[in-house]
Amino acid sequence: MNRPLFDKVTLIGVGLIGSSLARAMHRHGLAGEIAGCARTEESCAHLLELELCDTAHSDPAEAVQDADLVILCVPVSANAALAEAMAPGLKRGAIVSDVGSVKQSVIRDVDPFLPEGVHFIPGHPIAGTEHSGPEAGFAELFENRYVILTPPPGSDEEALEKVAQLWRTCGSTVEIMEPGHHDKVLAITSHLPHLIAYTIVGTAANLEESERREVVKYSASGFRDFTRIAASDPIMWRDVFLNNREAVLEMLQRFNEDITALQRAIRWGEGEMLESRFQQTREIRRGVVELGQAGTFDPREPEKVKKEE
Ligand SMILES: NC(=O)c1ccc[n+]([C@@H]2O[C@H](COP(=O)([O-])OP(=O)(O)OC[C@H]3O[C@@H](n4cnc5c(N)ncnc54)[C@H](O)[C@@H]3O)[C@@H](O)[C@H]2O)c1
Ligand SMILES: O=C(O)C(=O)C[C@]1(C(=O)O)C=C[C@@H](O)C=C1
Repeated sequence: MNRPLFDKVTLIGVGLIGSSLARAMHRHGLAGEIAGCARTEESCAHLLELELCDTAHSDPAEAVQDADLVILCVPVSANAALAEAMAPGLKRGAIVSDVGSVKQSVIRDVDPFLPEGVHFIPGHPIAGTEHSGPEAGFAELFENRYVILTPPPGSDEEALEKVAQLWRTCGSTVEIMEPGHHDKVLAITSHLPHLIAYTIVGTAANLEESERREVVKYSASGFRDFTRIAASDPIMWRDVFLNNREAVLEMLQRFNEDITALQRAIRWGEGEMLESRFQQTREIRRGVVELGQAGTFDPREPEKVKKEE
C-alpha cells in the first residue's frame, strides 16, 4: 500500500466541510492520522463516536502537534483567534490551509500569527449544501467540483502542490487565483445569490398570514430552490457578508441597478426588453450546464445534469 500524502492532518472545526474532508481522506487513504479540533469535550467525544478522527482535542495548540497539514474549517470570523491559539503547537515545515468562502480576510487574519517556516496555502472548495455539522458531510462532496487556491506570492511550491494533490485526489479540479479576484467572483456567483435567497424567503415570511400559508403550499416551484439556499447556516453566512463587505456591496449596487431597469420595463410594458434579457440569461444557464463536469454535477442527484442537457 502507498504511503499517505500526509502522515498527520489536523482539521480545526469538523462540520459539513471538515467532516466531508475527513471522510474523503479516509476513503482515499490521504492521511496516516487525522486529528480533529472542536470547542467542547462533548463535541470531541462526538467526533470520535462518528469515527471521523483518530484523536479529538479542544485545545488548538495540542490538536496541531506534529501535524504536516492543518486545515481551518470554521466560520471565517473564527479564524484569527484559532490561528493565534494553534500557533505555538505548529511544527516547522507544517502547511496551514483553510476552506473559507472569503479569501482576503483569512490572509489578513491568519498569516500574522504563523511562525517562520510554516507554509500558508489558503483554499476554497466550491462545494457545499445548506446543511451543517459533522453528520451532514459526505465523502463525495468535492467530486467534480472546483477548489480555488489563493497562495500568497512566493509560496512554497512543494506545499502548494501537496495541497493541490489532496484536493485532486478528492475528485476536484484545482484552480489558482489571486485572493481579491476570488472575493469579487464569489461575491456575484455565491454570496449575492445567498443574500437574494435570504431576502426573498424573508419577504414571503412577512406576508399576511393567509398569503404566507399559500407560499408554503405552492412552493414546489422556483421558490422552493430559494428556500433551500435560505436554509444555509446563519453563522457561516453572517461571517461571509461581514468579511467580504466591499465586493458584496459593489455587486449589490449593480444588481439594484439591473432590477430597477427590469422594474421600469414591467411598469412601461416593455416586453422586448424583458424578453431579450430572459433570452440572454437562458443562454448563460445553458453554458453553465455545458461546462458542467466541474461545477454542476451533484452526486446526490446524479440524474440532474443528464436531464438538463
Ligand atoms: N457550507 C458550505 O456550503 C461551504 C462551502 C465551501 C466552504 N465553506 C466554508 O467552510 C467553513 C466551514 O463551513 P461549514 O459549512 O463546514 O460549517 P459548519 O457549521 O458545518 O462547521 C463549522 C464547524 O466549526 C466549529 N467551530 C466553530 N468555531 C470553532 C472554534 N472556535 N473552534 C473549533 N471549532 C469551531 C463548529 O462547531 C462547526 O462544527 C466556513 O468558513 C465556510 O465559509 C462552506
Ligand atoms: O450548494 C450550496 O448549497 C451552496 O451554496 C454551495 C456554495 C455555493 O454558493 O455554491 C456555498 C458557499 C461556498 O463557499 C461554496 C459553495
